[in-house]
This record gives sequence, C-alpha cells and structure tokens, in this order.
Amino acid sequence: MSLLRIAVPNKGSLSQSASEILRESGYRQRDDAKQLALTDTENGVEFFYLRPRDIALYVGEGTLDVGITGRDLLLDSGAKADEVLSLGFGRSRFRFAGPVGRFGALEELAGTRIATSYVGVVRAFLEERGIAAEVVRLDGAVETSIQLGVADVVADVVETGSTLRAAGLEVFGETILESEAVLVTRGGAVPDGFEVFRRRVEGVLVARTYVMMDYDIEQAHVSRAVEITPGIEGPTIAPLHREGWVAVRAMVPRDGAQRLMDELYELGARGILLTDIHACRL
Ligand SMILES: Nc1ncnc2c1ncn2[C@@H]1O[C@H](COP(=O)(O)OP(=O)(O)OP(=O)(O)O)[C@@H](O)[C@H]1O
Ligand SMILES: O=P(O)(O)OC[C@H]1O[C@H](OP(=O)(O)OP(=O)(O)O)[C@H](O)[C@@H]1O
Ligand SMILES: [Mg+2]
Repeated sequence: MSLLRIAVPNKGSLSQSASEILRESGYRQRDDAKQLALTDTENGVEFFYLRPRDIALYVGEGTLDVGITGRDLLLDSGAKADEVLSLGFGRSRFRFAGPVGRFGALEELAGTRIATSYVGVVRAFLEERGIAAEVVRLDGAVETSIQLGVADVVADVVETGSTLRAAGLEVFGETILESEAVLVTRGGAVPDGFEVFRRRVEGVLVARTYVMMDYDIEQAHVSRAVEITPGIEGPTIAPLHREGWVAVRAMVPRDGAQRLMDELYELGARGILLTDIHACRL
C-alpha cells in the first residue's frame, strides 16, 4: 500500500504545535529540526517538513496528500486545496493597522500604500470592496515598514497585539479574516489512509476539549446527576459496593468542568474525580 504523504510546517508559529498533535496521534515525528522528511512505515505515512506558506501549493498540485498550514496562508496561496479540519492552534486575526489615531474607517485606505506578506488576501479584500490602494509585498517584520516610509498602512497577523503596540500602531476597520491551523487536502478523491489519519487527529482534538468525570452518588439522585453530566452517548452507571449508591462515569467538556463538580457535590455526589483523556474515537 502506498504511504499517505503529509506536509508539516518546518518552522514558525505552527511548527511545534503541528508536530505535537501528530505525536499525540501516534505518529513518529522528527527530533532534529533540520530533518526534511520522515517515513513512518508502521503507520503508513510519510512526513515532509516544508515552509507553511508553500504547503497549500504542494497539496493543491496533488504532490502531497494532506497538509497542515494556516487558513490565512491557504487563502493567500490561491491553491486548489480545501480546508477539511480546523486544529485549534495558531489562532490569529488578520487586520489592517496604522499609526495610532491616524485611520478610522476602511474607506480611508483608498490611495494608501499597504505593506503585507499576504498580497493575495489583501488584494482580494480590496477588490471586493472596490477600494483602490497600492499593495507593497514584504516578507516579514511588516510593522516596521511605516516608520521606514515604505508604506502608510500594514495588513498583518495579530495575536496579542504587542508587536503592533511596540511599533506605535493600532488596528482599524473590520477583521479581514480569523485564522488558525487547518488540515488541507486536494478535495475530490480521498487518498488511501486519509480517513484513519483524520480520525486519529480528531480524536486528539476531542480529547483536548473533554475530560473524564467519575463520581459516586445515591441512586435517588442519579436522574438529576445525569442531567448535569449526560456524557456523549449516555453516562456509564455501575453498581457500587454500598447499598443504594452507584458510580457514574461520563465525558464532560473541559471548560466548565469545575462548575459541574460543584453542582454534583451540592447534589450529594462524592469521590468526584477529573482525569485527562489523551485520545479517543467517538
Ligand atoms: N504570533 C502569532 N500567533 C499565532 N499565529 C501566528 C503568529 N504569527 C504567525 N502566525 C500564524 O502562523 C502562520 C505563519 O506561518 P509563518 O511560517 O509565517 O510563521 P511565523 O510565525 O510568521 O514564522 P516566521 O516569521 O519565523 O517565518 C500563519 O497561519 C499565521 O496566522
Ligand atoms: O500580535 P502579536 O502577538 O505581537 O503577534 C503578531 C506578530 O507575530 C508574527 O510575527 P513573526 O514573529 O512571525 O515575525 P514576522 O513578521 O517576521 O513574520 C506576525 O507577523 C506579527 O508580526
Ligand atoms: Mg512571521
């Protein structure tokens, strides 16, 4: 059987988290940041470590089957690749920014010079709104371009906003797009082994957002307790070696799990335990 060929970011913000999720999904990953490729025959996959900006192109061309990249990079590339799963890391917003107090509305972009590394995204946005402006392509450190007189406005990735602040800039106008790391494929025919790969990664994503909750409770309160922790298919209820008591086990969303524990305690549940889940298939 042929190996599933997967592109993984070799550097930058997405690289470490991408390798982490693959490792948690049971795949081998490189331990030397200079390694260019890695074959994991046991799991039927081959990894290629590439620049995240190039990944959608390889997948769109059909040279590689699957890729991990940023949604912003996928859109910017114009490649014929489709987003099939969002991965929950590398979250950012793509925004216009200018010197503090200088710009208000998007219309003020008309006639300006806009520096960006995402020329495709910016041109498409301007065109859609009928705004005529000059787009200046830079590789990075875009925020400095205004101070250096190359541009009036920047369009760039913003996460915490600290880079913008340090450059004396502030965002204006609406968010151009919300990005995060995504899994991309070419669409059309599904390559051999892709469904297994996707299920594994999804299993890790779900496991990250859920925790396992166990508790003991009096039979009389079970129906109320089960409303608090309905589980996925329904909680497991097992007899307890104590007259009139049962043990309940259910997956619950990680967010708000402490609140559920409080409610259960109030209801009379005891021995309430929370444990991490590392992977799952639902
Ligand atoms: N500070 C950040 N926080 C979250 N995501 C980010 C951040 N910077 C870039 N990204 C995301 O990472 C991807 C960009 O990949 P890129 O290789 O350019 O990473 P980078 O972090 O900018 O690395 P470098 O500039 O060192 O090449 C995009 O999807 C972008 O949205
Ligand atoms: O809002 P913040 O948390 O400050 O993060 C956003 C900054 O992070 C990235 O820069 P990076 O370090 O990748 O440098 P680059 O601009 O050269 O790509 C991005 O291009 C922004 O400049
Ligand atoms: Mg960067």
